[in-house]
Amino acid sequence: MADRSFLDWPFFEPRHRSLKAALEAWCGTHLPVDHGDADAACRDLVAGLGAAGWLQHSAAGEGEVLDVRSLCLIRETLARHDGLADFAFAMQGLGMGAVSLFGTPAQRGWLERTRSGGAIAGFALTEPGAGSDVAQTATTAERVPGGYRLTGEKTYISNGGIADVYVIFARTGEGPGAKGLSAFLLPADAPGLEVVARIAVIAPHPLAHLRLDGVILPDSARIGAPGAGFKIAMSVLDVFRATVGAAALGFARRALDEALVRVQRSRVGGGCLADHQMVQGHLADMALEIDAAALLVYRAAWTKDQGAARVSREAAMAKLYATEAAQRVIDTALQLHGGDGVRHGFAVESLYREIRALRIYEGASDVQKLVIARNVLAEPGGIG
Ligand SMILES: CCCCCCCC(=O)SCCNC(=O)CCNC(=O)[C@H](O)C(C)(C)COP(=O)(O)OP(=O)(O)OC[C@H]1O[C@@H](n2cnc3c(N)ncnc32)[C@H](O)[C@@H]1OP(=O)(O)O
Repeated sequence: MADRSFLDWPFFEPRHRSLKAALEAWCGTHLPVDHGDADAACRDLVAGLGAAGWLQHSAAGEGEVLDVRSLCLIRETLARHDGLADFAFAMQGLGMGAVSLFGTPAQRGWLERTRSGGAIAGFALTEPGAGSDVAQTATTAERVPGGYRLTGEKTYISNGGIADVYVIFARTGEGPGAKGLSAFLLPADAPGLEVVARIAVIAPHPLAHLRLDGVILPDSARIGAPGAGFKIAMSVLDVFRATVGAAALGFARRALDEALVRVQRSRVGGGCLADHQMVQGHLADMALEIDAAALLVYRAAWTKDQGAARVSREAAMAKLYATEAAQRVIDTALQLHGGDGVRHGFAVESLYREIRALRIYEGASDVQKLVIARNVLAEPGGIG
């Protein structure tokens, strides 16, 4: 049944099928974009995604509930067409996730700007000495009359240098380790905040190293209760890790698209590559990994949409499996392209670079294993 779509799976409702069709039409006329100047491309993408209304799905507004399946469908679709479009969309959601979940009405003013494409958001969690181990966060937010003074360094910050606002995590000292962190809204033009260096990585993602030298923020900039920062960060990551899996799925589907065209066009030994059983074995493995990844991604999204308070295990499984499987799928697609697979300008070459980054961002694969194992150990009788 060639026309059987994964959108017919019981995870989805008619509105998801409509959304997917409308987004495909938008992507067909707006993507891919030129990545030559990634900063400018990212700004244009945020404006375009905002004008078309897609960013409304990146985070929930006042009185709304985030639909994680829509978020995943959008990331998957954008990633299949253009990885930078996915990055631009996703970082608006990750950046403002804490405000969406825990923000005050005044803080939500920023959220409405990022959801309309009028402002760019960044998520400032990672530090030079605190990557996987968030509890080691060293940036301090020391109490001053009416607010806080922030001092420290943040690195690999998404949209660093082009963001208008960051959500930043700093140590306020209510307790040791994870218990002593708080979250803050930090406007990019705050005195004392400096973009020390832009960081060029394997994919065209705007990232930067930030320094905070006595940045003063009012009490009203704190998101949630003092000391709640670690749990706020984890709650946001709980949702967004499943969506990283969705982006990986989009990359993997694109790799299979490219491979299918290639093996049906390439002639070898009087036939085409696709006639060879060894090639067919590769195609079968790719299709299988894609379907397995999709099941895990949309299981996590659906579970969250059913009202589950936490989907740590499901989201970690989705992110871990989908990113690792997508790497294998893309590697196979690249191999099937021969020399063209490693040549700049071919889709599989850029997919190969984009997917490598996703196995590290938002919790490296080993961190996901840790999260899964802890949840399995905490569930008496196992998970079945
Ligand atoms: C496309 C390009 C994108 C580029 C953008 C890049 C963006 C990024 O990469 S952002 C940075 C990503 N960083 C990470 O993902 C960090 C990974 N690390 C972690 O997730 C954690 O540090 C981890 C899981 C390894 C270990 O945490 P650990 O310090 O052991 O804390 P743990 O003991 O599990 O939990 C501490 C408390 O938080 C609670 N908690 C843990 N998880 C959650 C959760 N999901 N929700 C709510 N509460 C939680 C625990 O219940 C515990 O509470 P209590 O003390 O009351 O019992």
